[in-house]
Amino acid sequence: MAETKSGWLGWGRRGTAGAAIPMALGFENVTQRFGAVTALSHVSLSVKPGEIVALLGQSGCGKTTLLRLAAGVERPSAGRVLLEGRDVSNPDRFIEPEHRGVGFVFQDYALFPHLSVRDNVRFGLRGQAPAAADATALRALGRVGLAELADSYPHMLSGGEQQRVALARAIAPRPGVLLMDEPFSNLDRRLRDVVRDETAALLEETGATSIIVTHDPEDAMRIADRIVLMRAGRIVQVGTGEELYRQPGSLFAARFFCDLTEVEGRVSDGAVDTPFGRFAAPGIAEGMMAVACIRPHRVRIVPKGYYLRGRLTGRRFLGEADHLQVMVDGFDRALSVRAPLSGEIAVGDEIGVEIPSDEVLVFPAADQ
Ligand SMILES: Nc1ncnc2c1ncn2[C@@H]1O[C@H](COP(=O)(O)OP(=O)(O)OP(=O)(O)O)[C@@H](O)[C@H]1O
Repeated sequence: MAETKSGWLGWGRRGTAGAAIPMALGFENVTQRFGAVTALSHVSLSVKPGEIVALLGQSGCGKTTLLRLAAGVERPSAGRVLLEGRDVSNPDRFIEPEHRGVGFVFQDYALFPHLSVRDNVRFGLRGQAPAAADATALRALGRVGLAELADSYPHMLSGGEQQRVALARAIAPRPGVLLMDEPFSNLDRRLRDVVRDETAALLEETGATSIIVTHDPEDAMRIADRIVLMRAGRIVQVGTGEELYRQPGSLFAARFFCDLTEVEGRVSDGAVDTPFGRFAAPGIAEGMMAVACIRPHRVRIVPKGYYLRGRLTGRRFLGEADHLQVMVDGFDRALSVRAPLSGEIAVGDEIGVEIPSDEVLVFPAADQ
């Protein structure tokens, strides 16, 4: 996906996006069914004015449906959607999308192909006098660094530029709530980091309450104040990126944020025995099976003779650290490790492996 003349670093000057009056957004016990499919089940969530929240989860878990309910393009089967505390989803007093003060960036950007970039952005400003709408559109385009492409058409733009036009169109009317559906998923990796950081700056500048749908934990951690982790139509955990990463509430949440080596064992005297050691299993009943989860970057490679006996069976250079495969006595699969490796150790060598016990997460095996 090549970038064209405006370049991928060409966003406009920070601080020039118009500020919005952020709105509080709430979902109260929302359920959404499509025929036999229950896309959302009893979802409740409050988003504070100006907060940036990421809806994170695998494909089909209901993220887009929640976004569409907030926008008003979908009506809930049960429960309420609240804007500034006011029920906007009641069938008798339903507020249509165009009257909600909500901006939407669609996954495929949904630009109108027959309209110029300028007219795409002006589309959301139909209430303004033509000269004022034009000035507002150009200012929004300037903020995303695309004023010079105002008279181009969407097919003439790269993917990254189209994303910026979609963003300019969404912020131009200064919405109190901004909803973005997988805004970075169509961008290549090189472009993605810049766009993500610029978008984060832009969201903060507008002050709008923002919800971003993503399946990428890194997107969520980099951009959001709070992450809402979803699974099969339900919210499984809400917290900051650090909280979800450090204290995942379930095996599902832990797996979502990290590649783990998992090892099962039975709980006795409050701990689980594994080939890697004995780890505390708080809250898991005696005799139950538990899963101990070892994170790759928490394992330390030490000289042979210290801690666990292991053998290095694979090594891939990744830049700052190596990705290592280590066989540990008593365990039939390779332990996945991310660590810098000293030049003296080679594949095939015997090594020592240290796994700090307070870094190991333990969950009930039934929790999968
Ligand atoms: N209009 C619809 N009619 C029928 N089923 C639907 C409709 N919209 C969504 N669904 C179903 O509801 C479930 C949740 O879909 P949704 O698009 O909200 O998930 P998602 O988490 O956003 O997934 P993705 O990341 O793939 O977009 C899925 O099983 C989907 O097939």
